Amino acid sequence: MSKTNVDEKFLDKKITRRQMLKLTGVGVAGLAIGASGLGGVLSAFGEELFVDDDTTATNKVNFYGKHQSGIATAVQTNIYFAALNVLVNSKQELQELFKMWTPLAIRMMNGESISMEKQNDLIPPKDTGEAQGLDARNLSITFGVGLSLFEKQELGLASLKPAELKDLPHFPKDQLDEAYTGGDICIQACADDPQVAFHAVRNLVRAASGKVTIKWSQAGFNSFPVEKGKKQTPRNLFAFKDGTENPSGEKDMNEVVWVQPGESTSWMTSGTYLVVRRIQLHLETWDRTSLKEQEKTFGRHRESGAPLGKRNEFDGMEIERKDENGNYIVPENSHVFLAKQAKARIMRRSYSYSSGIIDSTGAYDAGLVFVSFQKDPEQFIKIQNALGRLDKLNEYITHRGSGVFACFPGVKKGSYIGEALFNTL
Ligand SMILES: C=CC1=C(C)c2cc3[nH]c(cc4nc(cc5[nH]c(cc1n2)c(C)c5CCC(=O)O)C(CCC(=O)O)=C4C)c(C)c3C=C
Ligand SMILES: [Fe+2]
Repeated sequence: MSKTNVDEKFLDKKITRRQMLKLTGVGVAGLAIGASGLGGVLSAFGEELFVDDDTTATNKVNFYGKHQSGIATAVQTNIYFAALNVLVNSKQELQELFKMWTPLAIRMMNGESISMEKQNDLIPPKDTGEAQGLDARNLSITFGVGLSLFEKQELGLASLKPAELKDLPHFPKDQLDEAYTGGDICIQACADDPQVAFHAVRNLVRAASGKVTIKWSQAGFNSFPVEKGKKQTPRNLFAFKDGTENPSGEKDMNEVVWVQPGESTSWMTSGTYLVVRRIQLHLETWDRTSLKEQEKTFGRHRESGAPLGKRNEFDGMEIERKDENGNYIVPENSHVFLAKQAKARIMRRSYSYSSGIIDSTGAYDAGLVFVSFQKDPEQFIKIQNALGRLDKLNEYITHRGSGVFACFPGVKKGSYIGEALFNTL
């Protein structure tokens, strides 16, 4: 295309004043710039126009930063998690895919449409449109890559596979369904609105038509009671507060979640590993269980979320506490007692799900989209092994789906998702 045509195409676009300022990177005075000047800016960026975080947007999570969004980000009310198959045949095409996704993700996280182009009514709209009129709703989008991506010979990525990225071992009570397991790429979209989260994945996948397909996906939700204006820990579908004991603050996050220089392959520095488990909760069995048994299952009180024998949610667990008969107050087979025995930490960021009824049993297909972040999946494995066959919670749950993904570090302005990986090639 000739430069003149590029200029014409550009001038044809409906472009807001705010977007123009971002594109040109100039102040109001710079708006006097002529058409050819704008064309220069445009051709400098080609199709990948630089899109910045819009600091004026409401309910906005930043895209750019040391770490990806959706990990340390305050937990939102909704998730749409998708595991994708990759269809491209070369690492260059894969790199192009992540480059193409970058401005789209930023625009959606700004609460904007994925396209700035004026709608031509003879072709389908670029953006599917269902998030129109909603703001960013604290949308975060987290990208990760699975083991199977590194095993695709045609992509030539084998030498870049981090040693930590392995299939999880089979755990005693697993009943994994291939239909909810694995994936070459994961996209975790979280937002304070179900439609905004869904829209994000739908538009990323649609823009990559012919390059990816969805292997499996799961929507989830959290509800936050508010007390004295402060959001409280959400309850899972067993009605217990879930997410009380989690790392918080930079020191904890560096110790537990963020890969530090030299700890994994270099492109993973400031990244993390995501473990997802689709865990069915047997609500029917749980609802026939006494409150006392329920509380002994977790080792916490249902109403307050406090450790057994204590009053407040954030009181210390002190699992070694014994009663006058010398018995542990927090039972040795309780979920929390065993999780603590592992002497490993993870950051949990889970959501409930409800997906109709299981045909064969008539039971609810409902449970937990368990998501954890850790600098090494081994941390998750240690805890799951400690829970093992002993966890009293096993009577009420079944693990049905699973995935492990290496989540890239954050993106620097002017760069793109996954650049660290492709730069290592
Ligand atoms: C392997 C890791 C874990 C899996 C899988 C898991 C499943 C699971 N958990 C709940 C509900 C609760 N878990 C709670 C605490 C808790 N769980 C894990 C790990 C896994 N849970 C850890 C590391 C902890 C924290 C332990 C501690 O140090 O205190 C709690 C208590 C409240 C809280 O801290 O969040 C609940 C409730 C369900 C329903 C579930 C599977 C469906
Ligand atoms: Fe747990």
